[in-house]
Amino acid sequence: MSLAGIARPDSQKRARLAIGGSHCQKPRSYRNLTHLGTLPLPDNPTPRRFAPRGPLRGTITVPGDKSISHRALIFGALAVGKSRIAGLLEGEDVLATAAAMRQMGAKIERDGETWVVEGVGVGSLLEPETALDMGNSGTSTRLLMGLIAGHAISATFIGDASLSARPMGRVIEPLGQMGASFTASRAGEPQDTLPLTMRGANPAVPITYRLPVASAQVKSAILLAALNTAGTTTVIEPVPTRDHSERMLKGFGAAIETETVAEERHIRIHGPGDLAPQDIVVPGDPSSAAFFAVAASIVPESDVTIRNVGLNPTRNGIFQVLEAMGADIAYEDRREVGGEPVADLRVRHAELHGVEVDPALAPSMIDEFPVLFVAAALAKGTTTTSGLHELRVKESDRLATMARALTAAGAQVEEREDGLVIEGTGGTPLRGTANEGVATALDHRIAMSMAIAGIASRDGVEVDDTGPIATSFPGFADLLEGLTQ
Ligand SMILES: O=C(O)C1=C[C@@H](OP(=O)(O)O)[C@@H](O)[C@H](O)C1
Ligand SMILES: C=C(OP(=O)(O)O)C(=O)O
Repeated sequence: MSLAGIARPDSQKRARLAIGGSHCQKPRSYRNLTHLGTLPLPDNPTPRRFAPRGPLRGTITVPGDKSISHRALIFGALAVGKSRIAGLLEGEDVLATAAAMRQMGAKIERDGETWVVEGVGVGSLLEPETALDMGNSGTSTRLLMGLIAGHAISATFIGDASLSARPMGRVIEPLGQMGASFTASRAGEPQDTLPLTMRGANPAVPITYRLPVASAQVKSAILLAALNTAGTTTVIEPVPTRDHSERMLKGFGAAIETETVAEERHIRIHGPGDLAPQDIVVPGDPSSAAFFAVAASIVPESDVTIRNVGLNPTRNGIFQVLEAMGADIAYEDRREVGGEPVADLRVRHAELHGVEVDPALAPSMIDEFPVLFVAAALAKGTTTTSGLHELRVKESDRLATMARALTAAGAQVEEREDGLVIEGTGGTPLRGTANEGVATALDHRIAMSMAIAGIASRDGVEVDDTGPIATSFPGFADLLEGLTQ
């Protein structure tokens, strides 16, 4: 059964963009909301209590950027020859991408501190013999669906309970237009979730596609499909999203250009095109740095330097908002690493105050809202967020999960359909939780955010499962521990 024609992709369910601007309109429904809001604990959870601590002091380096790491592996696997990647994030999400690229013919090996990728060339991917297990990773799934859409091969995608509840219609829709076909896992039941099987187009047709939801994953999926598609494919972004694919594709030699037309970004890629192998240096992940920036801001007398933090303007919204709340952040040794702006961030404790967060900033800090909510819970006054429907379809329903978890820890939180309104304590530690762990719903960012809430609480916070943290930030708890001794 082909889903391309009959599924009700979430991109169609939303009449207009979910985030920011005059085109903003409420989505009508979230089919997966219930699942994402109520995910059960896995069989083997790793609970952990995060106790209150004194000042955080010291210098740390956070692991490589997750978005850039996925792309470095994928583009390297498409180039002819050997690419070398320094600073690759060795998190489970990125390793899922590496495993999938190996299943499709690339050689990927760790050589000391460097990862070496020997690519197969655009158009030469092998059909995977077994299902591609994407684990918890939306980025791996959606980008690789795009990649396969431009190759005449089939693949089955599977994932964990969280990923299997996330909407894939947003990529099925444009990739279907390019000629790919999708088969539901349960016959007779149109659906846009994993597990699903797809067949790439041969040949694929170029499209012009205006993103109905601000998503770098959807944009990147289309660009990947376009790499092996004759002609010009255009992606139009009404609201800019992270631009790592564009930057890196240019570096790999793809024929790609970006132009702003009537305040929209038009990204044009001319295919088919060969990629030339590259040496890539992955900067530190601002999404990971954000946990420590918030921790240092809210724990009195803290003074933490986070080295080598990526500050791409499409990613740095969290630091702008923290500064607007009164955070003390110094940007030291600004430089460029691997074509991305980078600095060392020195963050000292400061008295934060509540703000109204501009929804137009949301795409540049989409993964940082859970930890921003923690900062808001300790700030003086009210923090209001809106336009955040997308948070309901991440690894968990991040509005519902954070509202529940912060409330359990003693914060005052009002959950609205598109955001949270938080009345902060003005710096008084949160009460914390009893022994029953706060539910993290298979979501690494909830687990890390509530760990930060724990160290800034009176009684500590019990996190029900820290296992998912390894998807994006292996070593998180040790780094935190090291700063607070
Ligand atoms: O392209 C990427 O690497 C990502 C894009 C974002 O997702 P959306 O494209 O769904 O906004 C983000 O939440 C995710 O962690 C990584
Ligand atoms: C949303 C995230 O990742 P993904 O979509 O790749 O699962 C995230 O890392 O917060």
